[in-house]
Formats: sequence, structure tokens, C-alpha cells
Amino acid sequence: MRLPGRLAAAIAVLEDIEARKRPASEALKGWGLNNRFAGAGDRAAIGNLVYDGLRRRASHAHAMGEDTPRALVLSVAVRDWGERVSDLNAAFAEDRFAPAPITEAEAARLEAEATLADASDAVRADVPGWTAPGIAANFGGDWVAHGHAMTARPPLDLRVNRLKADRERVEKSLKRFSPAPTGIAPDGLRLAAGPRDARTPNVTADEGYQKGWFEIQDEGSQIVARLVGAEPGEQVLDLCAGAGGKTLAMAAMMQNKGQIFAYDSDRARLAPIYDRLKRNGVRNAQTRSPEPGALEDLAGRMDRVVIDAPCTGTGTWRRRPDAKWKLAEDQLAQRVAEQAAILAEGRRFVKPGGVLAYITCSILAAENDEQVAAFLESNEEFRLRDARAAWAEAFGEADRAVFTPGGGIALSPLTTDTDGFYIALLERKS
Ligand SMILES: C[S@@+](CC[C@H](N)C(=O)[O-])C[C@H]1O[C@@H](n2cnc3c(N)ncnc32)[C@H](O)[C@@H]1O
Repeated sequence: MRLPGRLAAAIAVLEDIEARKRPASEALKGWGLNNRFAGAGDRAAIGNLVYDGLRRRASHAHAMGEDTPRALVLSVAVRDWGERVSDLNAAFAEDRFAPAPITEAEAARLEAEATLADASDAVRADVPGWTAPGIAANFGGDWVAHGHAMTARPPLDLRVNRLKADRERVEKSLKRFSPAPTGIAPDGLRLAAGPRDARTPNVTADEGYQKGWFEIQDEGSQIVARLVGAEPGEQVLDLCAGAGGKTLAMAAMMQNKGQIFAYDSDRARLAPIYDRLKRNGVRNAQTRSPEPGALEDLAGRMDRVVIDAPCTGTGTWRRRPDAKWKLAEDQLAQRVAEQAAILAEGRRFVKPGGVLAYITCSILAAENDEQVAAFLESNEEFRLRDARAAWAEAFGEADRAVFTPGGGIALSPLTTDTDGFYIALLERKS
């Protein structure tokens, strides 16, 4: 397929996402199944057009004066991919799979210097209007820049598994992808996102992955796992362990000493953890399935309880930009209620002097500082641990994170060059 056909396909996929309210990944998969002539390169290019468009949907729509799949894809081709309107129209004329020719009105919009001077803050940040106050409360004055940074293509980050390998060995194994050390997390390696139709490398096919030398994990997730501060020999409960991303990272930091109890209320989400623990060579983690009383023996005994809470996922909008425009206020309210309930459940496992680490991949204050403030208000036996001190202890003085007014740490593509994350450390006094 040539570019015109790929643009037409991206428009069709965006129309499908809208019409059937499907996730982008599903619509792209569906398109691939119905168009088996398309190769892997075509599918990657179409995916990139769709995701690039969704990442900056509001600002593209503002520049084009309309929020349609066609306007979005043409705007991406010209503004983000550097195509010229005259070249596109010439190519369209020679390709029977091309979209309809670019009209004069469209050309005028595409060639005008894009200006967001008259746009709202939410459009400049490329976020849904209703989320703006929550993002502003999370990041403070330069929240628009944080939102905007969330529109870039994300890199692929890996965590070197110290239980089995070192950075050098993994770098060598993945040399063909040119990995570079991440900026903050000491065990991170990064494969930068490519431009235009670049494909994401399939690192899971690498021998090193099969042998457990590394895991795929965003640097932000690695950073918060390290900020939990789990040390060799400690007793740790990972109460929302899911597929085990934090459990695996903490097991390596604990050098396989002590004990991690990995629990999740959803059996299916926990299922991949068994293979991952094995592949990673983890010997200090045991899973607890969601049975009544499954955690009773742990009450009041844990040095650390990690709550990597279910959340809106707003911090991962770079990776799932379709979710950005689908998120609704009632979903946020539901997540906030779930988080409060899990915090109330998790506190009883912390021993006096122990720490409850509350983590989200959200950039909304309601799920972060506000949630923590509500918890502290009704749980006087807990107090905040100094976030700056925790950061300095984990990563030295280079303080690139945002320290939130409520005592937490917020990560963002703008400051830490990671997905958006939040962590607050709550210490049990007595
Ligand atoms: C953000 S995900 C966890 C990701 C995981 N920690 C990782 O690093 O890969 C949140 C998890 O919380 C789980 N969850 C939701 N409600 C829960 C509850 N009441 N108790 C325990 N786990 C819960 C969900 O099933 C989901 O797997």
C-alpha cells in the first residue's frame, strides 16, 4: 500500500471507532482481518496515523475547523508527518485507494499556520474539557504543558531484571534496536519511538526476554516501584498485583530476600503472574488468590503494603489516546470510590512503623492528593512520609518530579519523561 491508501484506511478505522464505540486496538485488528493483503508495515503505518490523530484530536480539530476522521488524518499527514498538500493531491490522483481529493477549503486549513492562540486551555492541552480542573490541581500552573506532553508518541521502556542479568547484557542482546539507559530509573532501558510509520520493535521475541533478562515496563512504573522502598528481608503485600509489574520490580530490588504476597481481587488479571514470576527467577513472592480470608494471616504484619490502585489510566494517554476521549465523569467517580475502599482495606495489614504506598497512573487530583487527604483525615494513625526525602533516597538530588501540594509525587512526560504516575507514602505511626 502507498500513503494514500494508508490514509484512507486510517480514516475508515477512525470512523469505525466512532460508529461502533470500539477501542482503537480492536478497530485496527478488525481492519487487518478484513484486509489481509495489507502487510505488517501497512498496519503499523495505519495504526500510527490513527493513534497520532487521537493523541492530538482537539488541537487538530481546532486547526481544521471540524472534528471528523478525515480532517484528523489529513491534519496528521501534513502537520505531524510533514507531507505537502500538493504532493498529497498528486499522489491521491494516481491511487485508486486514495481518499477523495483535498478541497480548496481543506487545503487552506492544512496550509495555514496552526495557531492555538484563540483556543481554550483544554484544547491546547489536548484533553477533554471536564478533566482540565483535575489536571490543573494535580500539576499546578503549567498543567497545559503537562497535558501537551501527553500527546507525544511514547517510547518502549524495559526494566533489566537484576535477578538474572545486568544492563550491559540486555543492551548487547537488543543492540539492533539501539537501547539507551533511561534518565532516572537505574535499571531502565529505552527504545525511542520512531517517526511517521516506524514500527514498535517486538522485543518479546528476543532470546533475552524469553530468558527473563528484562521486562517491558514504563520508566514511570519502575520509578514508583522503587519509591515504595522495599528492602531485602521485608514483608510486603502487593494488594492490587494484577499481572505483577510492581511485584517483579520489587522482588529484584529485594534481591529475592524477604516475602512479597501478590494478591488481586480479579483472578484473570492475576493469571499471567505465575509465568512471569518463573521467567524472572523470583523466589520471594507468593500469590494469594481471591478467596474469603485469603489475607487474614497478614493483618498488622506488613512492612509495606502497596496499593497500585485501579484508576482512570489518564497517565497512560500517550499509549491509549482513544481512552482519553471516552473517559466519562461517572467512571472517575466509580474509580475514586473503589480506591477509597481499597485504602480502607489495605491499612489494616500495615504494621506500626510500616508504610502504605498508594500509587495510581492517573493525572487527576481526585484520584491522587484528594484521595490521600480523605484517607489521612479519617485515619489519624497514619501520616505522610516526606516525598522529597523519599525521592532523594531513591534517586539522589535530581528532583525532576512534581511534588504535589498534598504530599505526593506526580510523574509526567514533561518532567520525568515517563507516563503519568502518582505515589504517596503513608506511614503508620502506631
Ligand atoms: C493498576 S492495576 C495493577 C497493575 C499491577 N500492579 C502492575 O504493576 O502490573 C489495578 C488492579 O487492581 C485490581 N483491583 C481492583 N479492585 C481491587 C480490590 N478491591 N482488591 C484488590 N485488587 C483490586 C484490579 O483487578 C487490577 O488488576
